[in-house]
Amino acid sequence: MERITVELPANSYDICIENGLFARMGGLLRRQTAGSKALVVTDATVDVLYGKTLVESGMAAGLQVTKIVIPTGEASKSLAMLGELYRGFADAGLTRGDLVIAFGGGVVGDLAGFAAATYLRGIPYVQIPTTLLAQIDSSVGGKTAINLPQGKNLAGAFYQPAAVLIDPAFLDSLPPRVLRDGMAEAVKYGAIADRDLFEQLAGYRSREDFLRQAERVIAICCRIKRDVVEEDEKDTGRRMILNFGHSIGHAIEQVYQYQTYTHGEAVAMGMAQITEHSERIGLSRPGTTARIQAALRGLGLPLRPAVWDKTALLAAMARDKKNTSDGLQLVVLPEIGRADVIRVGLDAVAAWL
Ligand SMILES: NC(=O)c1ccc[n+]([C@@H]2O[C@H](COP(=O)([O-])OP(=O)(O)OC[C@H]3O[C@@H](n4cnc5c(N)ncnc54)[C@H](O)[C@@H]3O)[C@@H](O)[C@H]2O)c1
Ligand SMILES: O=C(O)C(=O)C[C@@H](O)[C@H](O)[C@H](O)COP(=O)(O)O
Ligand SMILES: [Zn+2]
Repeated sequence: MERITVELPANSYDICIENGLFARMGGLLRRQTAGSKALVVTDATVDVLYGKTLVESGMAAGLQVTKIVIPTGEASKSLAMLGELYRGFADAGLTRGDLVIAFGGGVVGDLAGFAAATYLRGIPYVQIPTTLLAQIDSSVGGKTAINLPQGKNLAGAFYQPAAVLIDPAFLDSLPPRVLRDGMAEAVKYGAIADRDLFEQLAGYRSREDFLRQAERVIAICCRIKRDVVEEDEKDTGRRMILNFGHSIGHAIEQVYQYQTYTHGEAVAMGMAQITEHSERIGLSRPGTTARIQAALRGLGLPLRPAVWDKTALLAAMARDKKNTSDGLQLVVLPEIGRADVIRVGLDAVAAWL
């Protein structure tokens, strides 16, 4: 088993990565809590595939396990669904000594993590991520959130999990589009911090090609994220590089009402568009855009939304969490493998868009 420790002032935790880990999940969970109860939050799709096995495994390890199943999809990252979780936590009689288990993709992780952060002012939770995106990104680092009608991830908390338990074998059942979403965030890691990883990802041409290497790629990405989060847990500086492609990406998701494009697709378009702009104004080495766009295209990811609604995109970007009173902060690549954060006034962004 690969064990990557995230060391933070208030609480440190392990990311455990191993093919086949799911088979002994109950025992691993039992070690995470001195309490008697564990409540699994999952979505309808993951529940059908793996829900029963997880509950039985937890029970066999001596935990009293209950489960809340939320509808599949981004719409579940809502205030209404958060309320449903609070109700379920109360009905289950959870105490601060018990355990919440976020079992699914980034939607489940962000929502269940935020509920765990706030119910009783904080219950320990474990992430068992089942999508590539969740295994390399959303389960690590403690960003939890729901969307508001006004924008993406606008209500949330920094709340670190007690552990992240990753079985790459979950990826075998992922639909191609969901696997591609994870590839977009993997390309992000390569683009901001690891040129070799970027080139390796750009070279994958088949699903099998990638899945054979998945365990290693997941570990590389988790180590990059660990290093960044240890340096800047609360996103006041260096951590913003993990937002490469997200200022525009989140705006695209919102403008299309989370229906047309997934998070991974929107981030891919965000990376493609910001790099085109930064190269044009001399902030990225010539050829960076061509390289980024070729890699994304090769993986089947989009480069630009069908309709570029400048006014709506600008309004959404104006609510980005990285903004200050001076304007927006955007992440750009001086070259592939390195990222900088630049400050840009709203007028300049309007002119660019
Ligand atoms: N907190 C963070 O740091 C962070 C980082 C990146 C993304 N995010 C958030 O994550 C969300 C996107 O996550 P996602 O891409 O995992 O989407 P998702 O959670 O919606 O999962 C995508 C789809 O895959 C299905 N699924 C999950 N595991 C499966 C499996 N093993 N086999 C078959 N199907 C499976 C789900 O049911 C769903 O239909 C967005 O809301 C995004 O904002 C958060
Ligand atoms: O962990 C981070 O920091 C990230 O920015 C990772 C992103 O991939 C992720 O989508 C995150 O949820 C975006 O955060 P936000 O602060 O822009 O909502
Ligand atoms: Zn993201």
